[in-house]
Amino acid sequence: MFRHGLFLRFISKKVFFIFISIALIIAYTIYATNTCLVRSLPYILKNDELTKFPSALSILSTARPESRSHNNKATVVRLVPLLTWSGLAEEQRKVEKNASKDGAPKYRFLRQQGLHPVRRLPDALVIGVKKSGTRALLEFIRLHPDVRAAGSEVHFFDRHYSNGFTWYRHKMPPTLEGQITMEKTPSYFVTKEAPVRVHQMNPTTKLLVVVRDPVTRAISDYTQVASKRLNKDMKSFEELAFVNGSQCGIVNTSWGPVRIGVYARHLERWLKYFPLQQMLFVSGERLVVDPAAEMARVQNFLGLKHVVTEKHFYFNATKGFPCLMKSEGRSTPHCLGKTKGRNHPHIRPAALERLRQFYRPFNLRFYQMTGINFGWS
Ligand SMILES: Nc1ncnc2c1ncn2[C@@H]1O[C@H](COP(=O)(O)OS(=O)(=O)O)[C@@H](OP(=O)(O)O)[C@H]1O
Repeated sequence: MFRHGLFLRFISKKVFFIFISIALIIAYTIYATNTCLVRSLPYILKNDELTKFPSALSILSTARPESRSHNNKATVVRLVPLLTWSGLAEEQRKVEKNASKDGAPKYRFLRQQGLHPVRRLPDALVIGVKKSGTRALLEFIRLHPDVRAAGSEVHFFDRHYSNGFTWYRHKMPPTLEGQITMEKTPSYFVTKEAPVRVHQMNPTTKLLVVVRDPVTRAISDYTQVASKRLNKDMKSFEELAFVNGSQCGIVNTSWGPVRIGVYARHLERWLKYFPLQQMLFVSGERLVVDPAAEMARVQNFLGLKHVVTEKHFYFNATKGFPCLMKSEGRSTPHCLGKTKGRNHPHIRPAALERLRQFYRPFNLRFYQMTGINFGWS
């Protein structure tokens, strides 16, 4: 009994020492590996430009730039956790903000790889229709790595045509061979000169047209104008949509928001220059209820792999619209801005019905021309 107890004490002492030794060896190995890894990083990366590239930055120190000098013996190196997606995007934003577009580190990085992004005229245009979901379409398609798009509306074919194609090309983002360059300006669809001008630029340009029930579209258009005139007097929708403001009378076809919705008329002009197969009609309504399905059509049309799928979207109940899990510029879930998805004013049912009546024959004609029934009542 006594001998047995002594034996156990001897064993547990031995086990204790073995345990402590192993722990010390492990601790030292981890310390040595980390120190070696961090010290050697600048040499592994060698190129200073590369160290600015965010993916490489993920394991660099957060020390201030002046203390990051490779030759400085007193280099302060702190181990930081790998950058999260949002951290990466934040770094990318900071780097891009401080660099001119052509000289942005990501392009310099690509050039080092022997790739040369250059600014090209667009291969595909979102030509309209205003207030139908054109921004949503552009934001969704630019999630695709093979698509690069101008962020804001360029208005080349309507307002700035006299500036010439070189000016236009410089408004485009640099792209690599094989990437699609895109731009969206919804007013092109209703600009008389736009079809011939786009054709002159490139007769094979792919054209995307987002369309929405013309009655809702007109109200959305009106809401936008009203929102910009907050404190000023503004006539009611009915007063503007009908001649002399009569609710059940004559529709005011000279009022822009009404005229834009006569899609068949505008389409006729485009069809004089472009075959129907070169145009894709995207349903603004489906873009809201089933964005992934509509984006599948868009990717087919552009000859792209289906990269933008259900997993990129979630429905935001507060916004009442599909929003993005992440995008080109942001890695966190986010929705389109406040100017998209505004509350519409109440319009009297009789006025709505009169407008529907007005649009019905034009809508039918549009369905025939496109071969798609958009289901507007
Ligand atoms: N995902 C998502 N989020 C927010 N809004 C969305 C979305 N998808 C489509 N829409 C609809 O887009 C309408 C604005 O259309 P456009 O982007 O073409 O407007 S604009 O012509 O560029 O001003 C906007 O119109 P309003 O609702 O009248 O504001 C929306 O209904």
